[in-house]
Amino acid sequence: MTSPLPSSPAASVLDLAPVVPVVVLTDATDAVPLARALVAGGLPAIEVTLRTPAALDAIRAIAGEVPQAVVGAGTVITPEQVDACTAAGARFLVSPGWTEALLAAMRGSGVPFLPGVSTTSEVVALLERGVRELKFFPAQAAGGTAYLRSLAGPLPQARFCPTGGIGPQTAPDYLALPNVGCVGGSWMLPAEAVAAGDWGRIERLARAAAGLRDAGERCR
Ligand SMILES: O=C(O)C(=O)C[C@H](O)[C@H](O)COP(=O)(O)O
Repeated sequence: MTSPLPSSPAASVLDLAPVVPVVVLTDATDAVPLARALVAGGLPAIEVTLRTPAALDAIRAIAGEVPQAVVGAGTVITPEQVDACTAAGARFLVSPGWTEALLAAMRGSGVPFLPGVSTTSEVVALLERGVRELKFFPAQAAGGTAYLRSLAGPLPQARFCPTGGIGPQTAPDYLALPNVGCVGGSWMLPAEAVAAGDWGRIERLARAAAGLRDAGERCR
């Protein structure tokens, strides 16, 4: 299949793909077949979270063996992790939060990044620092689509990747918002399917998720 993604570094994480799967892997040998299933289903931008010791090996494997994927790192919470992720081949970086030190390291990485925010003041603080593209986390718990819609009035220059508690029923509502570029989520990666190596099921769930942008556009 052909990938809609640019081969050069993307300027923005938000424009890579409408839905970004958030992956937690305990066994790095699952990374390549999992990534191939996501790509085949139409979800080529893949966020591998640093929640497990297998994460860096998983990023390295996907970067080396699945050229149609754009692999990034999630749960990046220290400056040291930034270097480790880009050395492993991560092409974007995502954090559930931010600090000044983390922001400086992400800026210096040379790859697009999304610091995480959940309040209006954090959005203002990051705009003040020249960062307009943000993860909104935990999206459902922090106010969901109503919160993001409210931010679009006073702060239209901020754009978001909401993540956390989003599923196939709610993703189209987020994607229909003017300040949402993409959504993140793990709903297309049920833990039991990963454990069983049921890549066919994951590909089917990915294909359904990849079609949700159109559902969002119909709601606009
Ligand atoms: O690991 C991180 O860096 C996070 O910020 C958390 C994840 O983005 C969410 O846990 C994914 O959301 P779910 O779709 O609810 O599983």
